[in-house]
Amino acid sequence: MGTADAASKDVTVRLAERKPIVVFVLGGPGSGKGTQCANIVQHFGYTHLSAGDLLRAECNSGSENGTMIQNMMNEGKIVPSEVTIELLQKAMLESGNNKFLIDGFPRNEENRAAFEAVTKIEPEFVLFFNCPQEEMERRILNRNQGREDDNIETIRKRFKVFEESSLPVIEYYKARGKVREIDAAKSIEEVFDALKVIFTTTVGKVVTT
Ligand SMILES: Nc1ncnc2c1ncn2[C@@H]1O[C@H](COP(=O)(O)OP(=O)(O)O)[C@@H](O)[C@H]1O
Ligand SMILES: Nc1ccn([C@@H]2O[C@H](COP(=O)(O)OP(=O)(O)O)[C@@H](O)[C@H]2O)c(=O)n1
Ligand SMILES: [Mg+2]
Repeated sequence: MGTADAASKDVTVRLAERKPIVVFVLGGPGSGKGTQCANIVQHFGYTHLSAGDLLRAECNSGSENGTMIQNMMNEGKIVPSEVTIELLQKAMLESGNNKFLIDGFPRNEENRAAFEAVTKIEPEFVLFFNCPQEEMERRILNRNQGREDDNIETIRKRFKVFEESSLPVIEYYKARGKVREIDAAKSIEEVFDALKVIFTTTVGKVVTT
């Protein structure tokens, strides 16, 4: 085993010892995932890990993968799983917490299968922020976070990737009874009210058989 493999194994083992509780937060670009994750963190003690934010930070850190990541993000493409999973695992360990909202991941079948194979972590459940495309487009164009990929041309590419690659992941979890769907077109307050119900009734419930 090479040193890189050994290090990654070590991270995986140390993470597993913590018995992490993971909720995947999925939905199209601009559906409000990041906004609501911040709310959930405040009320329910989760650590929020946005795959997109971690990838942007990796670009800004001047890492050797930086240019590749930036080019892919500017095209709305999904970065190879090994890169994103390593960032997620590192952030999970460093947080010291064991409850995580993983936002914007898994975004395709490769993400999903690789995360499961590497970490052996099954999500508690999967939140799906369902929002019409026109509304998501409006929100992104008003987001003003200075993101290079928030331009109309890249936004359209991201919508296509969402439909072709990310929706099948949501279907995968739907078939396994794991999806909690939210009407994300509602106001920020109304969406959070719906999330509060989900988090107070589903999480940490003891299942007796
Ligand atoms: N329910 C909502 N109604 C209107 N605007 C919203 C709502 N939720 C989020 N926004 C705004 O829409 C933009 C995109 O939200 P964000 O949380 O970044 O979405 P995502 O992480 O899914 O791309 C932000 O400017 C945010 O303030
Ligand atoms: N699992 C992921 C998540 C994001 N990304 C990249 O990061 C970009 C921005 O993701 P994001 O989650 O910050 O975007 P929003 O859904 O918040 O608009 C995506 O369009 C992809 O290029 C990825 O490659 N793999
Ligand atoms: Mg986001």
